[in-house]
Amino acid sequence: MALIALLPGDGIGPEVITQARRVLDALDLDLTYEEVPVGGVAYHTLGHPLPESTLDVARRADALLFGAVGDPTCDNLERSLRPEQAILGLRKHLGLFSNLRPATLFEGLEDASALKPEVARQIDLVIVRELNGDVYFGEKGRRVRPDGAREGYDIMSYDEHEVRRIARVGFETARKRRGQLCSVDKANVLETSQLWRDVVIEVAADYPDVTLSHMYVDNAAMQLVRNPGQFDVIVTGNLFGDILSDQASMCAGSIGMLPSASLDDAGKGLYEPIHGSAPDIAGQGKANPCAAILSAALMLRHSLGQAAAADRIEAAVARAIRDGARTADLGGTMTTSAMGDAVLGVL
Ligand SMILES: NC(=O)C1=CN([C@@H]2O[C@H](COP(=O)(O)OP(=O)(O)OC[C@H]3O[C@@H](n4cnc5c(N)ncnc54)[C@H](O)[C@@H]3O)[C@@H](O)[C@H]2O)C=CC1
Ligand SMILES: CC(C)CC(=O)C(=O)O
Ligand SMILES: [Mg+2]
Repeated sequence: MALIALLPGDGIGPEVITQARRVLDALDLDLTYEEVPVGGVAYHTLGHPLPESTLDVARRADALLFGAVGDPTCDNLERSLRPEQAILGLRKHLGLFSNLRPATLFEGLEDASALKPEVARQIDLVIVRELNGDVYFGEKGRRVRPDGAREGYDIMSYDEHEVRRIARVGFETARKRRGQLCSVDKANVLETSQLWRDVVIEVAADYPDVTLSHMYVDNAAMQLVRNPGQFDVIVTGNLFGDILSDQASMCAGSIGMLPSASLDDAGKGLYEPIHGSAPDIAGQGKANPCAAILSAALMLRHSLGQAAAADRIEAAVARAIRDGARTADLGGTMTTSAMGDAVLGVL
């Protein structure tokens, strides 16, 4: 029996994870759950956003299903205690270096997309985002310069091993899809990106069946909106992948539709919607739970060997959407639990 660590977190996290859990329960799989606090709620109850007791369960679990962290009442805390550090800490402690963020347009969501319908229909891509390095994990701090000016700094760095292992995930992902990998960087100005590009080109020698291209991140942001159909798999660093995936979500209709899988090199994974805790709508029943439900499907497929059950969940979400189920972000009036009901109704 597989053990799932359930980490609902803050804001809309618990609201969307409740719906994902209802869907998992409906499938009658051999799963057991341990729910543990993380983020602001863990800080308020246990004094730390990522308590050792939560990490213990995370380490023991076969997979983690995560909601979101971020609590505005914690905004004035020192950096190491801020709820957001919890998700960064989990990714680092568990070695979850590769983040898969698939973006497709579900039939019927053309109206919700920020793109023209005929352009929106073309979006079918995966962003492979490096998750353990880059500017998020480099040396950072504040100092006062001799001239008295305050300065903040975050060091951006990647070593060749980090780039090589995520490049391999990018190539492997492309190989299983349409065979096209676009590496996104800023090699015209960043030393980090120049190394990134060199290493990606070296790795390409092992994947003659995959077509590799390179694109600067500013152009990639523009091309995602102009012509998303040109992308199959994008491999990129932590910061660029974070930003581009939020943008891709609006091409696909809403940030409430995009799931993600954060994987180590042995099949363990943390699964979470790409969105945050959305304090502006928390507690109002407005959150779209589809990204969390689809994240549960990714968990079944990638960590638990339950591809058929994953397919069923994805098909149920697609059918519910096709039949008109819509939360507010998709232009509808359904509550979070009504959207969960719609998916369960199909199942
Ligand atoms: N993995 C994580 O836990 C993440 C945490 N955060 C944290 O979340 C907090 C809020 O960050 P924001 O920048 O506002 O990003 P956010 O993703 O929480 O929200 C951005 C906008 O999208 C909307 N939105 C997000 N998810 C939605 C859903 N499922 N259904 C409908 N609408 C949805 C929100 O209402 C908001 O208007 C911050 O503390 C941030 O650091 C942000 C991103 C990821
Ligand atoms: C706390 C943030 C780094 C999380 C985030 O925005 C993300 O992973 O998408
Ligand atoms: Mg993000």
